[in-house]
Parts: sequence; C-alpha cells; structure tokens
Amino acid sequence: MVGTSAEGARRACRESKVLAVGAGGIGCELLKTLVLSGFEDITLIDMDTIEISNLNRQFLFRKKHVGQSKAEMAREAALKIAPNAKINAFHGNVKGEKFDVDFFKSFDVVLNGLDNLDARRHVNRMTLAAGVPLVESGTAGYNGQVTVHRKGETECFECQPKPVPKQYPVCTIRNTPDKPIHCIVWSKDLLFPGLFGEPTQASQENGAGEENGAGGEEKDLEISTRQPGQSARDYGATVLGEVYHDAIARLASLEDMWKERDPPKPLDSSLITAGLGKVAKASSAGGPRGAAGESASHVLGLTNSHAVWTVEESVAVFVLTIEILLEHHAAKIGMLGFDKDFDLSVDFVAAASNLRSFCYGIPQQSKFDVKGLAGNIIHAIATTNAIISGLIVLEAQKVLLKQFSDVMTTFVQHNPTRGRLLQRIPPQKPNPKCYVCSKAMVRLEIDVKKMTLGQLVDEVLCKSLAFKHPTVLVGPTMHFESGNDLEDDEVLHYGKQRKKILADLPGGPIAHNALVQVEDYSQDMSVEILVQHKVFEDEGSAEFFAVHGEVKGREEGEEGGGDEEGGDSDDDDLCVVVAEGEGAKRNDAEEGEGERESKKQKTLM
Ligand SMILES: Nc1ncnc2c1ncn2[C@@H]1O[C@H](COP(=O)(O)OP(=O)(O)OP(=O)(O)O)[C@@H](O)[C@H]1O
Ligand SMILES: [Zn+2]
Repeated sequence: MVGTSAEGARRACRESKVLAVGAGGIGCELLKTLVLSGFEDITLIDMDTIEISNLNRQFLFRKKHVGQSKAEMAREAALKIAPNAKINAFHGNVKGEKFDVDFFKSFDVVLNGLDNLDARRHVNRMTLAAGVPLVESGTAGYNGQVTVHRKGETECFECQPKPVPKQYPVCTIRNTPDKPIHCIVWSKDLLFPGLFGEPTQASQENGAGEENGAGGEEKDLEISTRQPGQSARDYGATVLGEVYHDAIARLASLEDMWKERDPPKPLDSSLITAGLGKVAKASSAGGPRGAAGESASHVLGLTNSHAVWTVEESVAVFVLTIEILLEHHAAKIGMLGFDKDFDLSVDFVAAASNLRSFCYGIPQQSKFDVKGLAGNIIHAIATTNAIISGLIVLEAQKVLLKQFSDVMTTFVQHNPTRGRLLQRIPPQKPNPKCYVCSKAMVRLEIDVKKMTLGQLVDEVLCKSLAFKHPTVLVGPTMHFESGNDLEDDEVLHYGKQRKKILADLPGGPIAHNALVQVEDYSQDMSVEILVQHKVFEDEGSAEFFAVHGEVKGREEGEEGGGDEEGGDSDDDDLCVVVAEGEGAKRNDAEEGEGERESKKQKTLM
C-alpha cells in the first residue's frame, strides 16, 4: 500500500469494525479477503438463502448448504480460515428496521457487495446519515468497479444518474415485436403470468388482462380455460393454437397495421402436428415426466442449452411444459412468475418467445440466451469478483488509515485501455444537484390532475427516489405518513388519503408549483420537491413522471416563467433514476459494451 507502514495497516485491519453487506458473488470473496488481510471484527448481512446456481462462484458454500442462510454459512466458512475473528452474521434485509442509523454508526467503514440499486441507495443514505465511509462495488461479467464515498468529501452513490432501465412501448410488445427481446418480454411478463401466475405489475403496465388496453390495436389474447375432463396435454395444444394461430391470424387481418411492415404469419398446422408428435413419442418412450422437477426440454432430449430449437421442438416444449406444470405443479398454478432458477419457466419462456419470433420473422434464440435475456443475466465471472473484493479491501484500508489522498475509484475493464485492465481515477466531488447528499431541491413533473397521493408515494417517492418511510407535507399540512409506529386510525386515514388526486388534496393541494416537503426519519432524509404540472401523452407508458435535480435557490425566479414546463431539459440535468420498476431488470444485458465503456460512472450490478 502506498506510503503505509505494514504495521499500521495490520493494526487498522485488526482494530476496525467493518460491516459487509451482501454475501453473494462479491461478498464471499470479500469476506475471505477480509479475514486473510487480518480484519477481526466483521458484521455480515444478507437476506438470501443459498441456491444451487450460486455454487459455481460463491465458493464459501457447498451443496449441503443449499437452502441455508448465506450470511450464516459464509460466517462458518470464514471462521475455518480465521478461527479467532469475531464475525456477526445477520440473515435479513439491510433495509430492516433493526439496521438503523445507530447500527450503522457503530462501524468504521461499510463495504457493499450488493446486486440491486434499491439496497445500494438505502445503504448510501444510511452511511451518509451515520457519517460512516462507504466502499461501494459492482461487477458485470468482466467489468467491475469500486468507489469510495465519504460524506461532504466525495460524491455519494446517488450523485450521478444511474442508467434508466429500458422500457418497451406497450404496442411493440403486444403487437409489433421486431427483436427477440420483445418476444421474450411478452412471454415472460404477459403470457407466462397470464397462464400460471398473478399478472405482474409489468404485465399490467403492458396491458395484460385488460380489454383493449392502452395503445393496443388488437384485443388481448383470448385464452380458454381448461375444460372439465380435458387432458393437460390437450389443453396445452389448445392454448398453442389460440396464441400462435388464432390470435396471430386475427392480428394479421388488421390491414391498417401492416402498411409499413410485414404482417405476422400464423403457425402452420403441420408444424403444430409435428411438435405434438414429438411429445407423444417422448412420453410413449416411458421416460420420467417432470414429476421430480424435470423440465420439458430434458424429457424431450433437448439437453444442449446452446442449441436453437426447431419450430417443432419449440411446439413440443411449449405443450409439454404446460402439461408438466398442470400435472405436477398444480399447487403453484396461479402463483408462478418467471424464475431463472425454475427450469420449467425458462423452458416455457424459451419456447413461447421463439414461436412468437417465428411468427414475426425474428431470429430465434437458444434456451441459454433466452434465459440470459429474460433474467437480465450478464454471466458472473468469479475472477472479476475476486479482483473487486481485493480492491474493496485496499480502499477500505486507506480509508481506515485516513490516507484519503490515496483513495481511488477503480474500473476493472474487459479490454485494456493504454495497456491497463484497471483504470483508476480520483473520487469525484459531491454533485451540488444531488438531492441526497447536497440537499438539492427535486423538480418533479407529474400530472397533478391524474396522479393520486398513493401513486406519488409508491411510484415516485419509494420506487424512484428510494425513500423507505416517506412523510409528505405541504406547508403545515401533513398529507401522508408511513412507518411501523402509526396508530390504527392513522393507518385508516392515510389509506383514504392515498386514493385522492393530488390537486384535490384538502388543506394544501399538490398542484402546479406546490412545494412539497418529504421526510424520512428512518434514512434521516429531508427533501423539498417543486411540483410542476405536466400532461404525459402516452398513458400506457411506465414514464408518467420525470424527476430532475435542482441546485437550491434557483427555483424562485423561475416560477411560471422561462422554464416552459421544464419539459425537455437535457439529460445532464437529471440527477435521479426515473421510474425504476419491475421491468427494470429486463434488458441491461442488451446495452452492450459500447454503452458501458462510454459511461464510466455507470454502476454495475
Ligand atoms: N436488501 C438486501 N439486504 C440484504 N442482502 C441483500 C439485499 N439485496 C441483495 N442482497 C444480497 O446481495 C447478494 C448479491 O450477490 P450476487 O450479486 O452474487 O447475487 P446472487 O443472488 O447470489 O446471485 P444471482 O443473482 O446470480 O443468482 C445476494 O446474496 C443478495 O441476497
Ligand atoms: Zn450525492
């Protein structure tokens, strides 16, 4: 380490209290590196249990640990390396009530090995509130980064805009797909939950379950329910015909839609017959039929996940998956959602999306690629996690030794820049437009005549601005409070408030130019929001509001004046992620290297 006596570093490790959040790919490497570097007082939090798919890189875990707490098993494994270390393990959500500001204050440094923005933003706020330095990290395949955040001295985790997750126009997904990902999103978010689960928020946003939802030229899929006495396989074949023949034929007949592009082609009955033949052959061969969780592709002998199935094979997988789900997983029907670790759901989405792609003349994908795109998986590289965890410990040591001028942001890259795979830059200064660490004002564009208080709280404050328990005030009027300590009558009152339209709220409407105070005691956050009325054209779109960071003091002179609704302000003005939702995870994988290389501050998951 630069300019550090070895003894000083050893003492810093030995005597410091560190909190490591996440015991997954990075977290396992990190815990091992911490104990091998001489850290002796470590607290570890992870909310998850171990899954088979973790074992290839989360090397502290073994097959026998599957189903057990990651934090506790990681602790046990690390104690075998360093029996004298004091390791506290918490199996829980870092957003839980017991991990409050005082809890965070009890550490000298916090180290993140998380995989989602929501938890990262929460930890960012807690470390700011507690005044404890944070070493933040992320990896995506061969790429990774480590950043150090110190209140008032460096940017915080939320100072820079995070990539806005891509959302697809509803009508592209429902009627006019032109890329494999469009068909995958449709299968995963509309068809699969439509058949086997509760429609997800994404499916509702995409118009599933509505008669002629927003933006759709074609009525929703009409899928029959299973008739009494109908076999599961017959039902699967019926669904197949309705989805890929009848609905496509109906859509193709809407001539106005196909002036600019080719109409889709319904699935030919000979292909359906051939596919059903494969199912019959596989089951007459007497092989096991999914009873023990076996997937349809396996039963059909399609074991190479990198191969692209023929259309007949997709037909067979589609029908057999329905059969296996109905026959062997009946208890889960109505509750299923896409899960990359549940092979039947991957089979279904692979087959369903490829059949749709075939109808639309879109190239088909292997099951492996569909799984990656559907689960937004950039395959993890254990070595990247190891490099990143080493860098986390190096930066943590500098912080603990107060060698702040040596602290660096490091990017681990797939391709070398000027011969280097690690690119290092000094930490950035805090962004004065950041509402989190610089207390900047937030300018919020919403349709105050349509948005309810509940939507403001759920979609804008909690989802987009990452508040946990927001309180909403206009002047002296308290419109909304949340948290675990509310009385029953308050819960009832605020439940009613949630349904009210913002502009109609009594005692201080949230209308154009209203100044709203939002506080969250659990995160020690307080933010002023200047509301600007804006009508959003595409009602079906997930983007029904926009958030901008403003340096305080600018807003007064602008009232009703020069800002022209502030509508088209350029991206540099953005200080906050807009509308991060379920769909968020969808297609980061699609963004590709170029985008990532050009945005050095982008956070990798
Ligand atoms: N809010 C949270 N509180 C506590 N732990 C969290 C929270 N959010 C995420 N984590 C943990 O962070 C870890 C991130 O690790 P990683 O990125 O390797 O994900 P994973 O779930 O283990 O792997 P994969 O997503 O590839 O299956 C996970 O173990 C996860 O449980
Ligand atoms: Zn900030």
